[in-house]
Amino acid sequence: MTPRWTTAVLDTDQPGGWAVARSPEGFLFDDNGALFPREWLKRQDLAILAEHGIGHLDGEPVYLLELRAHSEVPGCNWKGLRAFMLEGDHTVFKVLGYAAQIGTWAREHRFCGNCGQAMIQVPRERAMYCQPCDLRSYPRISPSMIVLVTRGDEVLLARSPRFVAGVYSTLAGFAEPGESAEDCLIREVREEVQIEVKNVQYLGSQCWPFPHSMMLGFHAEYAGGEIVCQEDEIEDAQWFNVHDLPPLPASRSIARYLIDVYVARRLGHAEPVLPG
Ligand SMILES: NC(=O)c1ccc[n+]([C@@H]2O[C@H](COP(=O)([O-])OP(=O)(O)OC[C@H]3O[C@@H](n4cnc5c(N)ncnc54)[C@H](O)[C@@H]3O)[C@@H](O)[C@H]2O)c1
Ligand SMILES: [Mg+2]
Ligand SMILES: [Zn+2]
Repeated sequence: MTPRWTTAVLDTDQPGGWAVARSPEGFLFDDNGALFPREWLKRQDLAILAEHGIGHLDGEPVYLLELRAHSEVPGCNWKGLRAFMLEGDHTVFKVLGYAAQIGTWAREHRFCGNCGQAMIQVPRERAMYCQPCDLRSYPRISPSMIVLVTRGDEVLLARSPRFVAGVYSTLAGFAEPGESAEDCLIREVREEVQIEVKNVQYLGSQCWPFPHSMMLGFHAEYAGGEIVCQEDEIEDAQWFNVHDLPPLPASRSIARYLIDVYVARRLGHAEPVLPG
C-alpha cells in the first residue's frame, strides 16, 4: 500500500499545495484541521521566518511556514504538537511531527556552529550549509532507548515528576556518545532504578518528535537488584502485576505498545500493532 505521507525536499519557488504554520504556540488550525491552502495562508499577516517544502500528503505538496511569533488569524487557533498526537488523524500528526523537527532544526542552524556566520539552505537537500567552513548540518535525531523490564507476571513501571498525575510508564533515556543501544539501555535502567537486566530483545522503533527523539523499543528480563529511584528523575517506580496496571501512557506511544505487547503475550491475546 502506498503511504499517504512521504517526505521530500520541495522547491519553495513553486506555487500551490498545502501549508502548515508553526509558531512557538504550536500549529495553526481551524475546523478543517492544520493544513491550509498555501497561497491563502501566505496572504495572512504572518511573521514568516522560513519556508520549507517538506513532502507529499495524498500526492499533494506540503510546505511549512515557520513563524517568528504567533499571529491572530481570523477563525483559527494554535495548538501544540502533543495535542495532535493525542487526538485526530495519525497521518496528519506525522506530517506535523516532521514539520516540527525540520522547523526546529532549521531555526537552530541559521548560523554556523563553527564560525558563527549565516548558513544557507542547500537546494534539493535537507541541509544547512556554511560556505567558508564547507560545513553541512543535517536534521538532528536523538536515539533514545525505551524498555519494558519484566519479572514473570510483573512489569516495572516508573513515574517522572513531569508525567500526568498517576501515569506510570516504561524506562527511557538518551544514548550517549560511545554507547551501543544495549549499553545505553543497561546504563539507563541501572541509573534510574538500580535494577540489572538480561535477555534484552529489540521490538521496534518510533519517531518521537518531542523534540527529535528516535525511540528504540526493547523488552528485558529482570536479573537482580532492588528498586532505588534516581533522585529528581524518577518520582516512583514499582512492579505492577499485568492484571492490576496503573494509568498508562497514550495509546499511540511506543511505551504503551511495549506494555500492551507483553500483557497480550502473557494473557494469550492478539498482539497490538506499533503505530508508525
Ligand atoms: N514515545 C514514548 O513512548 C516515550 C516514552 C518515554 C520517553 N520518551 C522520550 O524518550 C526520550 C528520553 O527519555 P528521558 O527524558 O527519560 O531521557 P533521560 O533519562 O536520558 O533523561 C533526560 C535528561 O537527558 C538529557 N538530555 C536531554 N536531551 C538530550 C539529548 N538530545 N541527548 C542526550 N541527553 C539529553 C537532559 O539532561 C535531560 O534532563 C525523551 O525524548 C522522551 O520524551 C518517549
Ligand atoms: Mg529517563
Ligand atoms: Zn562556518
